[in-house]
Amino acid sequence: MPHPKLLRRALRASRRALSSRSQRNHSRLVARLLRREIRFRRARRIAAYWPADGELDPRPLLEDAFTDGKAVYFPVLGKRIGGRSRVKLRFVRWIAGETMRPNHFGIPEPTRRGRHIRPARHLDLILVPLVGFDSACNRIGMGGGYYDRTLAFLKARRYWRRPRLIGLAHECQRIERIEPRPWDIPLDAVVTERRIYVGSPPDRQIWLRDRSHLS
Ligand SMILES: Nc1nc2c(c(=O)[nH]1)N(C=O)[C@@H](CNc1ccc(C(=O)N[C@@H](CCC(=O)O)C(=O)O)cc1)CN2
Ligand SMILES: Nc1ncnc2c1ncn2[C@@H]1O[C@H](COP(=O)(O)OP(=O)(O)OP(=O)(O)O)[C@@H](O)[C@H]1O
Repeated sequence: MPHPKLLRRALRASRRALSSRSQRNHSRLVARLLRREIRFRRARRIAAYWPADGELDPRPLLEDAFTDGKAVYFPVLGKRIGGRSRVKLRFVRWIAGETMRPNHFGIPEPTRRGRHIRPARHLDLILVPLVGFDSACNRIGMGGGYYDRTLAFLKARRYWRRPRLIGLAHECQRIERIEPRPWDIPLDAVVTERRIYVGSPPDRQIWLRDRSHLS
């Protein structure tokens, strides 16, 4: 595998190179695939992200979420220590149309705090942005380790109730194999414009109900 920095750069360039028409199509197709899934339909609290740098746009899916009365959250970075944020993400409730403010990386964040903030473990579903993935649902992110640190609690033990982690991506972000590092948190599924990839064995049944034609 090439050096991680070069790999990230190439994958980021490939998602940025998609036309805005493909971008729109892909996010509509992803929404169409995921909205039928029980893991999405049952979820009451969903975290998404504000798309940047060619990332798959989760907003068509969020329209479904609002229609269904789900609560939608966006990640916010914690306070910076020594110039670099080394802390975990927290999730702030978002109301459509609400003012956003760019964070340290220029990505818009909701501005409300206080009782609108929730830790990751209170969420039912987390839509995770990614730079690269493989068919086993291993993930490469932007390299800050934010999602890995935020979700590290999932490694400590098995939870009966825990947030399900769904990566959203373009098919061009898939690579043959990602060797997971010890701190990497595997995703439960990755959804692209083409199909749903299912990761962890405990969840296979629920995702693969009637899609045997795909695997
Ligand atoms: N849309 C979106 N929101 C997100 C993430 C994400 O991947 N996508 N994150 C997922 O973790 C967190 C932010 N993490 C990020 C980590 C690095 C860079 C980034 O652009 N890094 C620059 C160098 C930045 C600098 O130091 O000034 C780069 O790599 O070019 C952006 C976001 C939380 N919010
Ligand atoms: N649970 C953890 N505890 C301590 N450090 C961690 C943990 N998870 C990740 N890190 C640190 O974060 C750094 C970046 O991790 P990695 O390259 O996996 O980021 P990423 O998953 O690609 O990015 P992101 O999650 O922000 O999109 C690593 O060098 C690692 O030291």
